[in-house]
Amino acid sequence: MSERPRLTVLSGPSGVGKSTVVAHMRKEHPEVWLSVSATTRKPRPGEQHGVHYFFVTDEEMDKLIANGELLEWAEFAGNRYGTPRAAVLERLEKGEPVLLEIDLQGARQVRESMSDARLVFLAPPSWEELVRRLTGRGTEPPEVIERRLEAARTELAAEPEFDTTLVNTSVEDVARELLALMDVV
Ligand SMILES: Nc1nc2c(ncn2[C@@H]2O[C@H](COP(=O)(O)OP(=O)(O)O)[C@@H](O)[C@H]2O)c(=O)[nH]1
Ligand SMILES: Nc1ncnc2c1ncn2[C@@H]1O[C@H](COP(=O)(O)OP(=O)(O)O)[C@@H](O)[C@H]1O
Repeated sequence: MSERPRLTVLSGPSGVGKSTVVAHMRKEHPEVWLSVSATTRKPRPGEQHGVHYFFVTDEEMDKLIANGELLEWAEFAGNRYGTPRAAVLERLEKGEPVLLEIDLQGARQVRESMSDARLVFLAPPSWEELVRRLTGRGTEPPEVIERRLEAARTELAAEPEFDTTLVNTSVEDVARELLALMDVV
């Protein structure tokens, strides 16, 4: 067996709580390295370039894709998102635990290119609760929420493709389970 830690991919519908779980986990375990994606989406209030995302123009995204600089990329609800390849490979080489928080299409691409990746699906306790969280976050206008809920139906149906499912009832519990899967604790 190789000593290199496996890449872990966390996926799940928009609004299920991925960012919340990851932020909670990294507060206590900052050694978990989270990849910062490039996106053409506009920043939400409080989001910082280089911290939450690298916010890029359409032209910049075209270049990243054309130059093969992304490990995977996808269009999600009208914007493009991608994982910078070099940083991920560098961290894995160093033996650090690496986490990607990406959508279903991205998770599928990672499965193809890195067969030992661990794919984790974050599921909502119920459909009603997912709608409540996505709406309650208050960061998107109604038509964007609609688009994301449409995408969520497809994402939920893909759960069996993942190695593990964690149900996000309690942020603390899920963060602990994810750390255990990653062999961090
Ligand atoms: N394929 C892919 N998906 C990503 C990447 N970065 C973020 N995403 C996903 O894109 C979707 C939308 O992200 P975002 O606009 O930040 O909304 P939020 O996840 O609802 O807060 C989510 O499912 C993210 O996990 C990436 O680099 N690649
Ligand atoms: N376990 C939970 N219980 C209740 N609310 C939660 C839970 N996890 C996340 N939330 C809330 O749900 C909303 C969406 O969470 P967020 O982390 O932004 O989702 P995602 O990154 O998957 O789109 C936020 O308002 C967040 O505070």
